[in-house]
Parts: sequence; C-alpha cells; structure tokens
Amino acid sequence: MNEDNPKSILVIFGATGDLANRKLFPSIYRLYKNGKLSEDFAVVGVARRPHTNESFRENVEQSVKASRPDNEEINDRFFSHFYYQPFDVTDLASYQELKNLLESLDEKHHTEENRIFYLAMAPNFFGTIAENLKNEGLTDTKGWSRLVIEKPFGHDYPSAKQLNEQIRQAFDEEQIYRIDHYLGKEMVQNIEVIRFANAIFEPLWNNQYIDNIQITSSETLGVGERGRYYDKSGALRDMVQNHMLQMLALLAMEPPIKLTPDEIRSEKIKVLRALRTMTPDTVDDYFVRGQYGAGLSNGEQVEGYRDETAIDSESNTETFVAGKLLIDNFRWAGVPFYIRTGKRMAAKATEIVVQFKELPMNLYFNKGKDIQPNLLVIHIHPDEGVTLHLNAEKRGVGTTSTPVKLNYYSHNGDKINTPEAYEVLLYDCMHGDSTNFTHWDEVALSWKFVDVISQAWTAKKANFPNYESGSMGPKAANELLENDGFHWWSI
Ligand SMILES: NC(=O)C1=CN([C@@H]2O[C@H](COP(=O)(O)OP(=O)(O)OC[C@H]3O[C@@H](n4cnc5c(N)ncnc54)[C@H](OP(=O)(O)O)[C@@H]3O)[C@@H](O)[C@H]2O)C=CC1
Ligand SMILES: O=C1O[C@H](COP(=O)(O)O)[C@@H](O)[C@H](O)[C@H]1O
Repeated sequence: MNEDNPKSILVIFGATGDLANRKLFPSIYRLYKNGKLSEDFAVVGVARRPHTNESFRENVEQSVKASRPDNEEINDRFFSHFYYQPFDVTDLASYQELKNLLESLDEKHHTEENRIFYLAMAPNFFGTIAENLKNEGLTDTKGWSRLVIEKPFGHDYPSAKQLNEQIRQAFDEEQIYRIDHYLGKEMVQNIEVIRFANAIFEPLWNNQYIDNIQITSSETLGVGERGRYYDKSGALRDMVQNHMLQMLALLAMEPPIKLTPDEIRSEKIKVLRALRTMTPDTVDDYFVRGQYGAGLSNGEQVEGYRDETAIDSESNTETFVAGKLLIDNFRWAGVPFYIRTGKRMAAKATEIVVQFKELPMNLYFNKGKDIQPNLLVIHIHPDEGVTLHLNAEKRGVGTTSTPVKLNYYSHNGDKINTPEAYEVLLYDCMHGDSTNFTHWDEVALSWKFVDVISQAWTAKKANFPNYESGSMGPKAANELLENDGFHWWSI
C-alpha cells in the first residue's frame, strides 16, 4: 500500500442510487485493491432509505461483485470502512447527526478531518446541500474539504450561473470538482500525450495539414429508465454541452506551458472562446437534430423514443445531434470539427478521426485507384488505442499503393487493468488534482454556445422521428459533411 495516499472520509449523497451502485462502489473497491487507498479511509453513504451499516455493506458488496463477474476473491476488510446514515438532504437536523458521525469516524479511521462530499443526487439538490454543509459546520475542519458534483451542472447558462453562485457561497472554486466522466477515460487523457509527446503530429496539427476532425460518440441503447430526466434534457445538453465540447477543446487547444490544471484549463478556455457562435437563423446550417423511431437494435425490434417510459408522446426532444463547429483562431481557421452523438444508433463507440489533407501532388494517384487520405483514429471506446492509416506499396505489384493501418491498443486485448473513468477521477480528487474536472469558466462558455442551438430548436418544432433505431442517424447528418466534400468515416 502506498503510504502517500491521502487519508479521508468520502461522503456519498445518494448512496442508494444507480450511479453509486454501478460506478462509485466498484471504483472505490478497485482503488483499494490496487493499493491506491490508504487503510485510513471511510465511506459514509447517505440517502433516505432505511439501512443499517450492515445492510448497506451488503449492498456495497453486491455492487462490487456485480462489477467483477470473474468471481475474483473480494477482500472483505474493504467493507468494514463503509457506514450509512439515513438522511434527508432538506432536513437540517440530519446535517448535525452527520457531523457527529464524521467526527467520530475521523478519530476511528485517522482521517485527519479530510472530507470529500460527493453529490450523486438529482441536480436540484446540489445548491441546498452545499449551503447546508457550510452552514451546519461540516466543512469547518482542520483538514481539507472538497465537493464533487455530478452532471448536469444547470440546464442552460442562467441556471448554471445561479447554481454556481449558490455553491460558491459555501465552497471556493479550488474545492469544487465538477465531474465530466469522459475526462477520466484513458484515451481522452491520452489525447494530450499523443499530441504533445510526438514530434510527428504536433507540427501537422493545424489548418495547413488537417482537412477536418470528426468526433463521434454513438450509443446503441435507448433512453431506458432515464426518461424523466432525458426528455427535459436531450442529446445537446446531455452529451454535447459537456463530453463532446471537452473532447473538442483537448483536440484543439494550444500546447500549455506546463501540465498544470490552471495552464491546461486556460488553453481549453481559449478554444471555447474561439468557437464560432451562431444566430438562431444560422443554427440549421451548422447543426442537425434527430430523434429515433422504432427499428432493429442489436438484432431486436425496439420501440421509438416517443413510446418509451416517461416520454411525452409528441416529444420534441432530440436523441441525436450532429454539428459542424468552427474555431476562429490562427491554428484552426477553415477546419471543420464535426461532432455527432446519439442514442439507438448502429454501434456503441466513441472515436475521433483526424483527416489529413491530400499531398499537393500525389505521384501515385493515377497508378493506384485506392489512395486514401491519412487518418489518425483515436479509439476511446470500446477499443482503446490509436490507428494510423497510411498508404504503402502493394506487395508484388510494383509501384501501386494500398492503404495500410498501424494499430496500437493500449490494453493489449484485455481490459481488466484499464481503470474505470470514475476510479481515475476519484483518485485525482483525493489527491487534489483538478486537471480532469471542469472549471466554471468552461461550463459557462459551453452553455453559452449550446444555448443558442437549444433556443432555436425550442422555437421550431422538428419533424420527428427522423431516424430508425439501429441506424447512424438522420440523412441530414451525412449531408452536413457532403456539402463540404467530406463524409463520416465509419466507426
Ligand atoms: N446513473 C448514471 O449512470 C449517471 C448519473 N449521473 C448523475 O448522477 C446523479 C445521480 O444519478 P442516479 O444515481 O442515476 O440517480 P438515482 O435516482 O438512481 O439516485 C438518487 C439518489 O438520491 C437519493 N435521494 C433522493 N432524494 C433524497 C433526499 N431528499 N434526501 C436524501 N437522499 C435523497 C436517493 O435515495 P433515497 O430514495 O433512498 O432517498 C438515491 O440514492 C444525477 O445528478 C445524475 O444526473 C451522471 C452520469 C451518469
Ligand atoms: O453522461 C452521459 O454519458 C453516457 C454515455 O457515457 P459512455 O461512457 O457510456 O460513453 C450517456 O449514456 C448518458 O446519457 C449521459 O448522461
């Protein structure tokens, strides 16, 4: 075990919920198993449901086991670090009881009064919890206090601003860790390494050599059990405002002068500031929305979005977005960044394709019909790695060329040791490293960009549904690229 690992109590608000059970408990277990947690730690789960420490520990054990189908032996000592307190976040008396519990656990587990408050709850509670934690003295300790906040951070810029102001009454910006789980993904973090540690890419990373960049995050699943949230959100708020714009910022930012959270953030912010803004009248020239109808998904007949649980039968909510984004700065002027994301699409995959420009004169163009542009493909999920598409001589056919691929897979085919995004982010938070969390300035700029689109879409009803489940989205998403002489590379 690494003795440098910080000692702390992690308080999970919403500990009986889906996120805690599917993602947080398994991630904490992996940190423990891999020696990344000090033995001096405690996890306190709070929610309204009645649980004892014992029944809560059984739940945690089940969720850890469900995430490890290999029947691997579990270290039982892990569960003795877990505690539960029935708690209503709107009831002030609960906070005093929690304060007493934390103080006793500080002593028992030698946690030096360091605390992480993880808000895995509906967003309408975020502000209230932050205020109550401060007012009831739970942040008033000799150690550090950090606040981890799940998405969505607001519904639009004004609501996000209001929420931020409320939270900032209680916590400083440096204490706030806004989660974007894409920033914890191995290959999203690798974007910076690929760009800034390879002499062959950085000199070409600009409008002289790059034709376009495509970012796709497609899902095969539909809206599932999350209809109540999703029908008010849609793909633009659910995926574009956060994950897609964060990936774009990492791809487009200037090299930071140092790899510190502040320097990286400052470069990402410049990209978001340089995004070409649209007016309500020009949104349709740059963005396409879609909603899935019935169709075949993974070989099974599935219903359309409007027939799913908790969805309005005339819903105007988009389950698909494709967009062309332009970054008006010296490096990227004229290079389109295409993004697309959606539910019930043909494949579950997140991938980035960097398409390089053709050579000014390709000597092989007339001889080989099969000359392809060079592509750098960054596979984020389910594969994790990089593929470089080149042209090489066709064996035994003289000077004819053929496309070849150089592949690197970071997990060598077995993903067991690839850390989960939440595991990475929890570990970073325990170490006070906020590099892979979103700063308020990034959140604000992303909302401002997205708000123009959502306002234009709210004002005009769409002709939905407009793509079949199991397809790659509406036809208009293909036309968006075809109008520029490009096409989506298949994923
Ligand atoms: N689930 C996921 O995959 C993802 C979730 N998120 C975000 O994470 C957050 C949590 O999502 P999720 O786990 O799915 O939500 P759930 O609805 O599954 O869980 C909500 C939790 O909040 C608790 N709760 C509700 N009201 C109160 C209250 N008044 N006082 C105390 N506890 C309360 C519930 O427990 P009880 O009923 O016992 O009180 C439950 O533990 C949301 O912000 C969501 O957007 C983000 C990305 C992915
Ligand atoms: O944040 C979200 O992300 C998931 C997709 O995440 P991934 O890691 O599976 O790519 C998406 O399903 C969900 O709607 C959204 O809230």
